[in-house]
Amino acid sequence: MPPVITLESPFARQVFHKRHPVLFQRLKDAHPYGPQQRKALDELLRESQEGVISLADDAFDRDQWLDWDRRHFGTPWPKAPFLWAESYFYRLLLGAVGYFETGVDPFGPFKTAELHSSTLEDDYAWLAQPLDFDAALMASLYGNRADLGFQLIAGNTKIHDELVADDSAQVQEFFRKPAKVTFILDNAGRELLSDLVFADHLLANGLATEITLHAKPYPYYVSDATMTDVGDCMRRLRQLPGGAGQRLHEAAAEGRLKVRTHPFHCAPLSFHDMPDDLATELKSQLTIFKGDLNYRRLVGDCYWDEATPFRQTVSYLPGPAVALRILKSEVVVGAGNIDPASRIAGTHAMIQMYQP
Ligand SMILES: O=P(O)(O)OC[C@@]1(O)O[C@H](CO)[C@@H](O)[C@@H]1O
Repeated sequence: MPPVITLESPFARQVFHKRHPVLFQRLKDAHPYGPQQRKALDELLRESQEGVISLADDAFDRDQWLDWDRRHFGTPWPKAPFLWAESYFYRLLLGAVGYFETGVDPFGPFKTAELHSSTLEDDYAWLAQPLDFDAALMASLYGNRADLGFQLIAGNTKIHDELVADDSAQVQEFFRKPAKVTFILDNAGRELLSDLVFADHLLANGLATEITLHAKPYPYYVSDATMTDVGDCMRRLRQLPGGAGQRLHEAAAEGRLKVRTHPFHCAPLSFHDMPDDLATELKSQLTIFKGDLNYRRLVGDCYWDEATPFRQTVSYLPGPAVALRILKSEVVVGAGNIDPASRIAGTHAMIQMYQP
């Protein structure tokens, strides 16, 4: 594997030094946090910018994190791998605001606001029209355009999207034979609504025999979908035109649509380290990896040469896979030359497919 991206990378540094302070201010504005939670957030921000990574003796999940440790406890944060450190940061954030005692999703207010935004109905008016495969696939891809974390820096910049890798024809070809499909979900809100639309297209047209949605076990990376978010989005979709929400509700009742989670989805590791039970589950089906973070975990959060073939980076996977991703971080494989600014701007997209 090429050298791993660390917090010394300018982009990762920007995430920790610019995005996180904005996020923490938003959290303090959105919740009635007391002095203890505010102090814990301030300490976490300071520590994650210049301190040393530590694991509390009394952390309830200490054993889990020791298992996921790759000798990073004791490392100065700025020297740690970006993926590992960022994942642990979100675990610490939840601890700081008391999530593990209260169960209150700190990002809940932002997710709710997005799902009930005044423009949402208009933005999804196209659901009233019948969709072809390509439109449903593109909806799922472009749903990843603006996750809430990304918006903290990108604002409402007009985005010009461009596919830098396009295996969509291969994906469509794959569905000539009905398949079981797993979505490794990314963001709640608009992205999840669009993923559900794609899932409905696959089920309603007999392209998928069964779909499993994998959500995160706890709130993560600001807007990542939890089991609760899947329920909320399914209910919201039933209020939108086109009938996808109702059809999916029925598919769930019949066991053709399943929703589940796995602790590994919040692990600070790439999918190379996925546990056997998850690998076995993904073996006999097509797995769709949504979004930028899942892409980093899929190919490895490393300084790959962008010309490296996608299949070379994911040949460890137990079954066929598709990555649907808007580029929001430095990692790219299987594409032409992409300048550093375009890698993080959210202006380029990719559809990549792997078949063993
Ligand atoms: O996975 P997503 O929602 O598409 O993007 C997640 C993201 O916004 O967060 C990370 C940095 O915090 C980057 O991987 C990426 O920019």
